[in-house]
Amino acid sequence: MSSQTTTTRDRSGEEPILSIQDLRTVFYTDKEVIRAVDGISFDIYPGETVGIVGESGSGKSVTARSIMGLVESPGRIENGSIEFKGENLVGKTQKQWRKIRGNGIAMVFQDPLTSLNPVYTVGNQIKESLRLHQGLTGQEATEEAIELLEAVGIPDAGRRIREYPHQFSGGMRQRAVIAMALACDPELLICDEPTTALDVTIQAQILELLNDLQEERDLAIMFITHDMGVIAEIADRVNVMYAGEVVETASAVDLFGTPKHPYTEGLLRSIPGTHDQGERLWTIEGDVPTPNEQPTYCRFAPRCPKAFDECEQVHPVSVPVDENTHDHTAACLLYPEDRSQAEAVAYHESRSTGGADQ
Ligand SMILES: Nc1ncnc2c1ncn2[C@@H]1O[C@H](COP(=O)(O)OP(=O)(O)OP(=O)(O)O)[C@@H](O)[C@H]1O
Ligand code: NI
Repeated sequence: MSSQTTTTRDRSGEEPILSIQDLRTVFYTDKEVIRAVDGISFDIYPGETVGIVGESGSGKSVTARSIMGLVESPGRIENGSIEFKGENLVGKTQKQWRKIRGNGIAMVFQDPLTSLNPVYTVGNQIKESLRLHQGLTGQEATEEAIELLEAVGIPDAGRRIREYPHQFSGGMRQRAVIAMALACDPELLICDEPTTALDVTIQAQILELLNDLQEERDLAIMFITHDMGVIAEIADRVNVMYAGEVVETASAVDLFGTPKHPYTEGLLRSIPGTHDQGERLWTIEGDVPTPNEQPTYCRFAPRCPKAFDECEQVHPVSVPVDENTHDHTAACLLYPEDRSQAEAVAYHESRSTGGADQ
């Protein structure tokens, strides 16, 4: 998970465990149409942590729910594919999707209490998960539940499996939820702001736990957060989302070292602790717009310090940041940066109108 070690992992010949292509998830509310996820593509490889970062409302959770088959009415997946181990999940029935949730992909939410039932002991909930997903019962299940609680760093696990969620602290509850997720022996763990509600020390402990579990189990992790500091701690690669789109993709090292999209630059300048004392924390003026139409312009342009006329007229698509780079892309008319601005704009124009179903 540490950026230094895993970005050098050779992925040639390796297949992604999850591959998302041109995914669009739309909500049809009485008032408006919300293209919450609007044509995103990215891959996750076995054993790596991919961060999804962006401000509130940028479509991070809808991306996660789309992968989990948990998009609820009035929303639906309208376009694109989500391949898990080579199998497209889009179009699966609820029953099929439930099987995948049990056997390959598990999710941890921000609030552990949404995943825990207050009337059952923590042990019984983990045992139920073990019964459903691994067919374990009785003494075998109890032993495995204790092992899982130990694996997530809950001390005195043999006693604590008999306790109820309210007897656990916030951090311990989140550990218990992670243990429940592990009970289905997932290959991909999706974490949606799992540490946001916790204080900083506990947050660091949970991130470390995820790191350890990943190394032991070669887990792939998709980690959602609005916090660039957390991304720096945990991600090997990063997708930056803005108004339903992925606007930059890079290794964590490149994203922090040479951010390219003006939005990413803005997010990085808003990390606490990276500034001289007394300097005011920088924020990006304005709000994320609701993506409610097919864009023929850049959705970030109204807030972008680098915007020029064409940003209002051409929809930027993801392109390599320069001709020699393949694993760093930005959806911004300034790129590829080794082309003239007019050439770059023409390149985006041809790709965004020539593409498939927009
Ligand atoms: N059930 C729903 N019905 C209607 N609109 C929805 C629904 N769920 C999400 N949306 C809309 O989709 C967009 C993206 O929401 P999403 O929850 O994915 O944002 P997010 O990036 O996870 O933000 P946050 O950081 O606040 O969790 C928002 O405009 C939101 O209002
Ligand atoms: Ni969210």
